[in-house]
Amino acid sequence: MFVLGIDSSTQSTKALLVDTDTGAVVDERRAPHPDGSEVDPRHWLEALDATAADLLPRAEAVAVGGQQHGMVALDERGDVVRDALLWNDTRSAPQAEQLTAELGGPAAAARRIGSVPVASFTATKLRWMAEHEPDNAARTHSVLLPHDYVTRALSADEALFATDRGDASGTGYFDPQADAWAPELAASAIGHPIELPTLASAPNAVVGRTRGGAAIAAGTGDNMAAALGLGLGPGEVSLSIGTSGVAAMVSPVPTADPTGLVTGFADASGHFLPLACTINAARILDTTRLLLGVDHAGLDALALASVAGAHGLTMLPYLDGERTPSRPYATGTLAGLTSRTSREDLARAAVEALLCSLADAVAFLEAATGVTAQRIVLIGGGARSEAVRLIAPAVLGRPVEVPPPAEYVALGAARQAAWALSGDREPPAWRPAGTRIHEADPTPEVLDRYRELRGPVS
Ligand SMILES: Nc1ncnc2c1ncn2[C@@H]1O[C@H](COP(=O)(O)OP(=O)(O)O)[C@@H](O)[C@H]1O
Ligand SMILES: O=C(CO)[C@@H](O)[C@H](O)COP(=O)(O)O
Repeated sequence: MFVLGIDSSTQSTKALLVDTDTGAVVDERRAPHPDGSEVDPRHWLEALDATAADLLPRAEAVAVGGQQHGMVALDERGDVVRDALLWNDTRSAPQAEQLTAELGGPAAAARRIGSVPVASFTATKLRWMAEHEPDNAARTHSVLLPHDYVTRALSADEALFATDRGDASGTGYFDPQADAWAPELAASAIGHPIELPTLASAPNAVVGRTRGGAAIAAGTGDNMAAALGLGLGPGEVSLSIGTSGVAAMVSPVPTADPTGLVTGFADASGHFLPLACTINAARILDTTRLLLGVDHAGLDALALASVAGAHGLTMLPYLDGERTPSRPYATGTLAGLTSRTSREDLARAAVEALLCSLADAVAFLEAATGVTAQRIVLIGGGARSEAVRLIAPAVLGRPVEVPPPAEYVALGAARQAAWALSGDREPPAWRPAGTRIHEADPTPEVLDRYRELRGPVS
């Protein structure tokens, strides 16, 4: 028996057909999304069709993991009102500050919605639309998250409006402690009441059926799906290098970090998923390799040919603004350039900058939860980089586990689908086989120099 797991993330859709008994991937497809932080969500449905159309008929159940936070505004007929504003669109930074003030300040906001609002959150995008596009705001009848919108397209029932607590917890109008929407916060963000999707009654609920009769599970945010795909337990941390860089820890208790560095999300298993998320991650490497005119393997070779610390070259990689720490208007910085700086040093500085920003994310997560990471598991497109895998334990100053390259978000979605199909108390016990533990001598001076350049975080 097979289930289909779909990852509709920032850069692409990936679909995995998975054997429910073993968790083995028996078939897979991938299709790209357009670039940018503002996207017509119908492109995601084209990518869904390209990846899932011939796999879905072979599946007994399906679930979608999706990029978190994106605002998909729909009118009364269920049609898209405007392009979706994505999690990495920083235009609503002033509105994030307004909403934080309206909630009574950072500490009160964290208590109410688990997090201090940042520009990524859906609520801030609703407020931006109300201020800048009042006609679009007035036409908005309901708001879905990207994974809800893709899930609706899989359903035989066009009126399927369903989501889960994990993705809902990133909107800015959900109370993770009460496990319930805070519809008054959504209404106050956009200026009138809006319809919100129905929350799944349980992590393994069936929320609908496809036209072929397969069960549809609730789906979730991509980071929640990754935690499920990795089978993370309490205190274990996934470090994901996708478009975003994310350090996320499964926690049995909710968090409320008043510094705003760590967001107090819910997970897809009934626990919580505090996380620290950067806007700049795999693209630090993409930008640098394009500047150097090399491919991924070429960048790795250059970086590994330099030395720890890149002969004094330090990059602050806040290329497109940054979310953690909050620097929405920042650009990148290169410090320590000399006439002797080489291509190898630039490649090394880029890899170290990515890893230092992730080391910051892990440190923020540990400070907010009061829990030292039990394991750190490296995933996402950037984990395919040999230089990243080899240098990560040196910069982080501890061993890093690297499971075999795979689409762990889509795998987590498949695991949720299999769980919904079984109706069991626990999800199926799939475990990634062949995980390698990478170790290296710590290079604390690299992180120290990075932090000096970065300055205080609040
Ligand atoms: N071998 C590699 N080395 C470094 N980066 C890579 C490698 N392979 C893929 N990537 C990068 O991974 C990113 C895509 O990762 P992914 O986790 O799929 O992102 P997302 O989930 O945000 O769409 C792209 O920026 C791509 O360039
Ligand atoms: O905003 C967040 C987490 O809060 C991002 O992690 C998005 O969920 C996008 O993820 P990727 O496409 O980078 O995986």
